[in-house]
Amino acid sequence: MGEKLGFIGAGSMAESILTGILNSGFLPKEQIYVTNKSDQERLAFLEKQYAVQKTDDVREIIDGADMIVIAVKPYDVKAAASSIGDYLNTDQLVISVVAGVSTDIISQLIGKKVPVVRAMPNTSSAVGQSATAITRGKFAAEKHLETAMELFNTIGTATEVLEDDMHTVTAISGSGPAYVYYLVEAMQAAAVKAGLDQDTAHNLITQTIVGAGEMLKTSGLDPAKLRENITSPGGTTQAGLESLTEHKFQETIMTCVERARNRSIELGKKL
Ligand SMILES: NC(=O)C1=CN([C@@H]2O[C@H](COP(=O)(O)OP(=O)(O)OC[C@H]3O[C@@H](n4cnc5c(N)ncnc54)[C@H](OP(=O)(O)O)[C@@H]3O)[C@@H](O)[C@H]2O)C=CC1
Ligand SMILES: O=C(O)[C@@H]1CCC=N1
Repeated sequence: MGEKLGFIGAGSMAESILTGILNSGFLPKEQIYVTNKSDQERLAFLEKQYAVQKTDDVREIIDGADMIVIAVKPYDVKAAASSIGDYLNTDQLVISVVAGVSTDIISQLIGKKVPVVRAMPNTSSAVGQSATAITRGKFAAEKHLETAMELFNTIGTATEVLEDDMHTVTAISGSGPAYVYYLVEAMQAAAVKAGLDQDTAHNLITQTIVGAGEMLKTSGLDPAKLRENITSPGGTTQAGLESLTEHKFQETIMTCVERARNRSIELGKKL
């Protein structure tokens, strides 16, 4: 595997990915470099917490790096990608996790025919459980895709998708954990309102989510069947689900995903 991995951008996503990489042993801390725009405190925190290498010189990130991950917000990608073009050579792999922005745009901003792979991980990379979707740009060969898959497979699962589908996966697996956390917040609030203490509620709900995830993964049953298995006629689940149906739960979630997808499309168009 590559000897050096550089991050352009040192925020939540960079931290989640580097945590996963360190925990998996994919690369040692000495071979991971991070930089950002200006927040020195943040770089000092990452250095202290993970013992990765920090620098405010982008050349130090690029020099000798096998892979460079661009992990900046979409509105910063123009400055970030343009800043590395001069120093990159065509055997260095650029991996962009920037929402909405196509590999063609990244290549144009870099201004060189370097291989670009676009990935959409999620913050569960920090615990080795990301669902990452990956696609390759026109200057990236199969081997570059494989290298990126190898990296993301160490921090969860990596699935190749068509670039056109990246907006959809961003809306489901990129943003998806946030929807689940929002559901948990609501369940917790209801439990506490009914008198349960916060810790007990948190522990029970967390294990419920983990268990349901494991059932989805291993039972071989589809979610509708799994739901039906819990729903006794005239029972508690049916009563709860009736309220969700009355409040148009399915339509709401579908609208949520559609809006997130549309925002991904808009983010790409703004550049
Ligand atoms: N958070 C998530 O769950 C996911 C995020 N993504 C994508 O990852 C990207 C990063 O998101 P996230 O980590 O949440 O964002 P954050 O705001 O947490 O971090 C952004 C980082 O980019 C840095 N930055 C900005 N401009 C530059 C520049 N010109 N050169 C170098 N570094 C720069 C910032 O530095 P400074 O602080 O100094 O300004 C900061 O360290 C986004 O495009 C997002 O769409 C993808 C999947 C999931
Ligand atoms: O909210 C965002 O824009 C990013 C992309 C996917 C998750 N977070």
